[in-house]
Amino acid sequence: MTEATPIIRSGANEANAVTLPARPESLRLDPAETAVVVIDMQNAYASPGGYVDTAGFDIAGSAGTIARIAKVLDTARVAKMPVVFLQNGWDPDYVEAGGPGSPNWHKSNALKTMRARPELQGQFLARGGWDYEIVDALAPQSGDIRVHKTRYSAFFNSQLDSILRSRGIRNIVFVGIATNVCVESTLRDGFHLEYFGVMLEDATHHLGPPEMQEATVYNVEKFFGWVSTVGDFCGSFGQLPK
Ligand SMILES: NC(=O)N/C=C\C(=O)O
Repeated sequence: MTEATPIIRSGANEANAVTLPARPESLRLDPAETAVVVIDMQNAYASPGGYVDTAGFDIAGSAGTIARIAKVLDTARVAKMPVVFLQNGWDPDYVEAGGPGSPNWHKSNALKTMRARPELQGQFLARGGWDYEIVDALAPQSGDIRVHKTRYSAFFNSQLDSILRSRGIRNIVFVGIATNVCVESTLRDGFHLEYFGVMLEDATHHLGPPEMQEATVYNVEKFFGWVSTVGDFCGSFGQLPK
């Protein structure tokens, strides 16, 4: 006899909750307490000619990721769940990026690539530029929320926590790029802030070798949250009365 998958309840209002199949346990989630957080779906991370493509990372999978995120957002908007877009970057003078006294100055591959190739200076992740903008296929719609961030974790030095708390959000569904950098950093910080984090594994894309995607999926499933899929998210939340 197989055991039924346990279900985790995040304190949901049972009258409105839906069951989202997830690993290691399914979740009962109230859509009124659940937001979709879209991490950094900017030209920098998902478009040919953007920062990560120019810096030599493989972005071949990003087109599929964009298409699957679009499905998630369609479902979320119909279910009246907040959709929050994060945008990573800095002011055009890169003051917010930090100077040599900041580890970010030394580790950011955008800053390193621009220092190595001065003809690219000013091109990557600067607010107001093409690289910083959300990809056209996922353009935010009226009612969506945009949040700026300057470091990998979307909770660090940003408005994200207060935006979510003020709306009564307890659960965050994560999609975006990169699985192993900004998605994982944000989901981990969310865990420490008492948010239930669910990563839709096929609506995220990693930077680096394929093992990086597997490593984050393992970390999330084992330590920090839950892992689900676009099909299961759309199947569960798509069945709500319109
Ligand atoms: N959005 C991200 O995961 N970013 C990763 C690296 C970077 O911004 O340099």
